[in-house]
Amino acid sequence: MTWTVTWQRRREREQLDDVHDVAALRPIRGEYYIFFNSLEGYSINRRANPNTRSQGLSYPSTQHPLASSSILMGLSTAYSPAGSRLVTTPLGAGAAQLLRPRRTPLATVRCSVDAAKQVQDGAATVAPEKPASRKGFGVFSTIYDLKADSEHCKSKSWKKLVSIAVSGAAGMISNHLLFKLASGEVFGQDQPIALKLLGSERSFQALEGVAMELEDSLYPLLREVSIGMDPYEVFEDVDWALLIGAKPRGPGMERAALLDINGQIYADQGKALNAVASPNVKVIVVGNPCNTNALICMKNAPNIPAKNFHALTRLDENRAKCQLALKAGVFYDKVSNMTIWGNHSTTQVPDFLNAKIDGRPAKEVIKDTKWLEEEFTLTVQNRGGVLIQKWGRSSAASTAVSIVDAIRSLVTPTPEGDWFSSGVYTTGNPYGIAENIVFSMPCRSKGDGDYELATDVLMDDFLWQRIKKTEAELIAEKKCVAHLTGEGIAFCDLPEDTMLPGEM
Ligand SMILES: NC(=O)C1=CN([C@@H]2O[C@H](COP(=O)(O)OP(=O)(O)OC[C@H]3O[C@@H](n4cnc5c(N)ncnc54)[C@H](OP(=O)(O)O)[C@@H]3O)[C@@H](O)[C@H]2O)C=CC1
Ligand SMILES: O=C([O-])CC(=O)C(=O)O
Repeated sequence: MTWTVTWQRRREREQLDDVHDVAALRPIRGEYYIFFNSLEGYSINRRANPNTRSQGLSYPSTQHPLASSSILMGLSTAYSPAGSRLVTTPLGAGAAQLLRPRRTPLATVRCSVDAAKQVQDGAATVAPEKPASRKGFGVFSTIYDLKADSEHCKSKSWKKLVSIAVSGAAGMISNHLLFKLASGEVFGQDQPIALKLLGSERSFQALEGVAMELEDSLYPLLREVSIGMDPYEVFEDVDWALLIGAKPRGPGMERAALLDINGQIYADQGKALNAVASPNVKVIVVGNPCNTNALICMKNAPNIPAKNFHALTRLDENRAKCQLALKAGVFYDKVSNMTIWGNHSTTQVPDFLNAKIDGRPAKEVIKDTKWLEEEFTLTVQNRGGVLIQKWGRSSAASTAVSIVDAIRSLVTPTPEGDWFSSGVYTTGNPYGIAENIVFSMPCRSKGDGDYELATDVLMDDFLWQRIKKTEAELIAEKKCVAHLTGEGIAFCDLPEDTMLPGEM
């Protein structure tokens, strides 16, 4: 038997072949669900449709989310056999949450202002006889009585759950970041979150340890934790993707090789985001070389707005603010309008022309131009490397703090007149920087997750020459990964072996 299924949320059609034993087509709270008893050996073909995400995606029957013995799906329309209409369902508000294939272990502990929209009774109790793989963790995958919970708990005032994927989740940066996310200091004290942690064979056990620590921290806002190794599962419906995992550059490894290895990771993750993430997912790429990784990820996710991709240069901004504050003898929060231009590498340009200290141009407050042009610039460019020499590993805690800052800059309005730095797509930029690369520039946000580039910036020869140098490096990096961005055959001719901040 062949079924063609239209998913309401993305208007996708999936043709399910060899579906056996449809147990029931049942209405639950005004929506229809198909229950399958057995799907062994089935396959899925997506129709060739330019608007369909993840064309050509195929799942081995053991990996596909539907490959369990009892399945619950929300439909807008189902046809059987292909083409002949079986049933059309009017789907009410809030249906979107229930429209994807539901894997019970992931979708259990939810508590928010509207408990009626959460998974409860009928839906959640349809447990697979043989769960595919364990994704939810510990108490986070236990079903409990949400009705009873909502009567007493403070969750009544909470906002709708925000779902956040983190890759490299068992790594050093994540070890700081995850706890900040869970504590509410990033998205707010009324914002429940789900954490979806992406690991690998290498790290899976460590990831379980991370989940145990999250569990033991009793964070009330942390409503779900799931762990997985497949980005197509972990990224499903996520609102934010914090992409930290990347292979570190080893001794003797060429930068081109690093670009290729990590680029491949980000190409795969871009495809997965394109296929299954929330269509307006915000993506922050941290894994190095982060600008070019972000470009690769973006190019592999054509259905997600290019503006949604960021390469983390906030750590560089924070480092630059620290240096200016120390030199001027003021507290850090007196430094504003700090731009990092370009690549997160030793060619990055910390901009002292536009920076302000206590509302005044930094050059007026720090009259030592030689210090600004040489020592300040070099200190910021090489800060990561010096830290590695002293600490024995790259910045982790301060990087996590800067990821928090980067997210908060997008979800809260930028203070009047100020801006923040982020590596974003250059196409359409007002400065004359080459198009079609990811380049750190000054941004402002209304607090809606989006940003605009600042236009009230000064430019002089010193600044422009340095911008051109970091731009040339990024253009060369892009040529090196053309095979991963769909822009032809890669040609690697990096002008010089410039370094990541940590590679001195
Ligand atoms: N943009 C910025 O400002 C900064 C960026 N960074 C970068 O962030 C990244 C993560 O740093 P950190 O958390 O300290 O690193 P860790 O080494 O602690 O963790 C990195 C994670 O990357 C994952 N990974 C993915 N692919 C590979 C691979 N092929 N080989 C090895 N590990 C892999 C591993 O997780 P798993 O096995 O689960 O995939 C690992 O846990 C690095 O690329 C680093 O250079 C660091 C500081 C600042
Ligand atoms: O090079 C590294 O891995 C560390 C890094 O990016 C930084 O400290 O800015």
